[in-house]
Amino acid sequence: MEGKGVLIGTAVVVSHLASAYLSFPIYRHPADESPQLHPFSPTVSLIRQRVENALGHPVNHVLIQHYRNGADYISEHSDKTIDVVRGSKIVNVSLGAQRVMTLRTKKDVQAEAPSTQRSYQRIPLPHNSMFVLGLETNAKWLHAIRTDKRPEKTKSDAERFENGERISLTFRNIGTFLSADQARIYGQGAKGKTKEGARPVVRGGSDAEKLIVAFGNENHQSDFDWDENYGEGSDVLHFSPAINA
Ligand SMILES: O=C(O)CCC(=O)C(=O)O
Ligand SMILES: [Fe+2]
Repeated sequence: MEGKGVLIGTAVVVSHLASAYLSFPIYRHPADESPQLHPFSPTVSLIRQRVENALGHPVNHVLIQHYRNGADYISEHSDKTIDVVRGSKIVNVSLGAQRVMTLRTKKDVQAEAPSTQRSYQRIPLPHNSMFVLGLETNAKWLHAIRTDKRPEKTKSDAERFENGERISLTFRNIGTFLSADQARIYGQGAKGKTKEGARPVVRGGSDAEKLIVAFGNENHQSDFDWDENYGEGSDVLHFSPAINA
């Protein structure tokens, strides 16, 4: 699917708050497969605490991504917010080599007023930094970590740090949950909004196609209407590769 976030990298780890495994948060976005969930490690828990202090709200989910060198990237996208608690913030913690987060306003601003240029920003992400993405910014802007193919000798010390390897930890406050056996789903992004109202998860089919369309809308529409696209909820957990191709 065009416009989805694609990360070309080695390791992807997802951690969550292990509240006795009664249920756990899930973050749905267009991907061929959802990585397995693990409880927060002690180190990630420490980082999570710092993130929560900075944000003033909890985060219960982290996606950890490894960029081996400047060739690894994540393509331009808006984060998919069906499962992100409305009004919360998303945080990218950066460790290792400095890379640049690029932000660009969505294309539709130009369609409405062809003379307007799309705005563009470059934000360096140094080692040990936190990048806070508010949901209003996420609605108006796409973000990416582009490849950096400059010769090594032209890079700064910060960019060459840790041999060019970078680890990002993307923390989110997730409002959609799976039952411990992963058979049922409930919460903000599901059809059943309460634990008691949890319903069986759905694989593929027309509901998956509908969700993929909504994800596409979120990448393309500056005035993305959350209620219209996501309000009803979706119980889709896996997108079949055929739909996601
Ligand atoms: O690696 C990063 O800091 C960005 C990751 C990102 O945008 C995402 O996972 O949605
Ligand atoms: Fe993102």
